[in-house]
Amino acid sequence: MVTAKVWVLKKHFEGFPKPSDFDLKKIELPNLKDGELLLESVFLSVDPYMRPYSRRDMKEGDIMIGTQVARIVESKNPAFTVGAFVVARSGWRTHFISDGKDLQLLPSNWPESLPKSLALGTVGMPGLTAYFGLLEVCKMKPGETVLVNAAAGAVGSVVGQLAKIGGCKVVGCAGSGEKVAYLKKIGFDEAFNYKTVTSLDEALRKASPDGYDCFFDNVGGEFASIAINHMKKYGRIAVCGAISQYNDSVPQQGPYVQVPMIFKELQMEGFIVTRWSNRREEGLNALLKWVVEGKVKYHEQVTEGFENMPMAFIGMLKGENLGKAIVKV
Ligand SMILES: NC(=O)C1=CN([C@@H]2O[C@H](COP(=O)(O)OP(=O)(O)OC[C@H]3O[C@@H](n4cnc5c(N)ncnc54)[C@H](OP(=O)(O)O)[C@@H]3O)[C@@H](O)[C@H]2O)C=CC1
Ligand SMILES: CCCCC/C=C\CC(=O)/C=C/C=C/C=C/[C@@H](O)CCCC(=O)O
Repeated sequence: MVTAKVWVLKKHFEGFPKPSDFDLKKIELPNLKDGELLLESVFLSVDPYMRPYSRRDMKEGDIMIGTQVARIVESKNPAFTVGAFVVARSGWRTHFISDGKDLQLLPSNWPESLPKSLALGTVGMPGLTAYFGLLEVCKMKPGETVLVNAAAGAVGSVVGQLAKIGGCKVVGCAGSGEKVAYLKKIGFDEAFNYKTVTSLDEALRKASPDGYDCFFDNVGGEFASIAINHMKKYGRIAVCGAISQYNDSVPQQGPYVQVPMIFKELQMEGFIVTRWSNRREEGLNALLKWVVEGKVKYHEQVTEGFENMPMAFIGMLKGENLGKAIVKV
């Protein structure tokens, strides 16, 4: 019998999650039945969506939702061999049993030298979010100017680099000097620390006096309300996330955006990356190619130890990560 460790949601979050909202439990796993396989998590992802989704999808006592890169340690399923690596959506667990239907093998051309954890970030769901959000929602064109916030994160850092590959001018913002330096290092044309600028309005104008054709919004809230006034006519806004609101006990009431929407004839579209699940391979192959060619750089914020998952999650929500936040078991 294998003993799995799991993190459960002990108490629904009120404001920022606290370590006391989680409980670490042990589960004895049964022996495998025909067609099943036993897997051990190697890397686990902590993502912003877990905060709002926990309230929507979970009840207290449930195992925290999430994805992992896992290794097959025992198999009674001929489609999966021991030692293979997969991406799974089995939540915050060290070990789990699967019938194989919910597993996605890492691309067969995954280079040995490339960290498999990238399957949770740049060459995974966040990377796909950047890829499809830019191509299908922003519909960026060469020569345009793209704005992205939370730009040093898992999604934002890929947005900026893909926009550069697409021939755009790219402006990004993040919450520390270290992150701003990273943005410039990976090719952003302009980058600023939204926490230290005296005026966000001025910073946006200085970074691109002519305004922005595309705004890839990861943050929402006040930033979005100010940024919308800097959009060019016929600009496009991809509403990817609203992380400035996820931990609010009382929803913010942002100022109205109808006036700039009308006068600038803007398009604003929310999206969830699973919309393009049927094009997942296309996106992953493109992202993997750009990473291997060195055109897309990556950075991972690695927290060691399964017991540190809550702190990694809370740290990411507080902006302590540069690049994709992951936990190495
Ligand atoms: N629509 C979709 O399908 C998907 C949407 N998303 C969304 O994309 C966004 C980024 O996700 P992801 O790249 O995984 O996360 P990141 O790796 O960017 O980590 C979150 C970052 O958000 C920033 N942040 C946190 N709180 C605030 C705040 N109050 N105001 C401004 N910035 C804040 C912090 O960076 P900083 O230093 O810049 O403050 C923090 O590091 C999230 O909103 C997420 O929900 C992600 C995946 C799929
Ligand atoms: C205050 C309300 C916020 C609404 C928007 C919330 C989150 C946006 C976001 O981050 C969406 C992320 C979607 C990620 C999808 C991941 C899938 O690969 C797996 C998700 C978990 C599951 O469905 O099993």
